[in-house]
Amino acid sequence: MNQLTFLGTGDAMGVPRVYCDCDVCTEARLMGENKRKRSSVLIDGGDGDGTSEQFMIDCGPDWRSQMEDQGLRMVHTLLITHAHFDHIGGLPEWADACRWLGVKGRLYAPREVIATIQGQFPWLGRHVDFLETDGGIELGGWKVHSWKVCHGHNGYSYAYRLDQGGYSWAYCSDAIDLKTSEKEPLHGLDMLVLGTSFVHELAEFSTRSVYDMREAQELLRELKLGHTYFTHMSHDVDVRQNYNLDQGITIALTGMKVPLGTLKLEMNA
Ligand SMILES: O=c1ccn([C@@H]2O[C@H](COP(=O)(O)O)[C@@H](O)[C@H]2O)c(=O)[nH]1
Repeated sequence: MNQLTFLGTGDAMGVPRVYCDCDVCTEARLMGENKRKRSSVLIDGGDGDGTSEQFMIDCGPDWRSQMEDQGLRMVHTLLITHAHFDHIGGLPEWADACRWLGVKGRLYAPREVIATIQGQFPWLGRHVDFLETDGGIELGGWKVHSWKVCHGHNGYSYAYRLDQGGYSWAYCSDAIDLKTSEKEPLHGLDMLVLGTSFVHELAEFSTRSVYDMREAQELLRELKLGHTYFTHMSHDVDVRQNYNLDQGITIALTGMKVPLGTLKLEMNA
């Protein structure tokens, strides 16, 4: 069965945040329950035999240490949600790994995200093939659909919905204030990975860019989907706390593995 591994669950700054001595950052430095690298997930067959195509969603500046955390030498295929530093900062190192191995990496993203990445890192094309997701793609047995989502003060990002064998899930790490059409692909999901930077963010709404947990729960009550994992969390979130979240919501932890698919119980004759 396919599985998803959380390689990082932090916001753009990661946790601990530089110079910060709040309780959460201090705990992250001393003990590490709240240590969060920039948000990224790995999807694979879960069988370790490499038979199904492995891919990652996003490649932030922590990519190299995230690979080492997992004991992985290489992942040849990436899906990118948007061209912000916390989601693409690891691309030069990933391309360098492709160079070392003598392979061409495959980077999938919406056309305009590819154009921005190529503008920022013009040398990547020597080691990477850029492949557009706009018309929908097939990856590792998944039917993959990308769509634009509101990222508030920071413009917009893309989310991905993946369908296989009647199981549907989506990755939407950087969104806020989704409009009706942007919510459409989220209906009827079995599982959602959703970014929630704060528990309750007090900053002026027009300056914000990602849901907080309070707003996310309102969204989830409306969507009525299976299970949700919160990711992209800043130092406002303390994983040791009980936030009394609605049933069906889990705060994702680094290294957490989630099965993707429905277990079929074998009936004895
Ligand atoms: O054009 C841009 C705009 C922003 N960034 C960086 O992205 C993150 C955004 O933080 P969120 O919490 O995900 O909203 C921030 O670090 C900006 O510096 C960028 O790289 N490019």
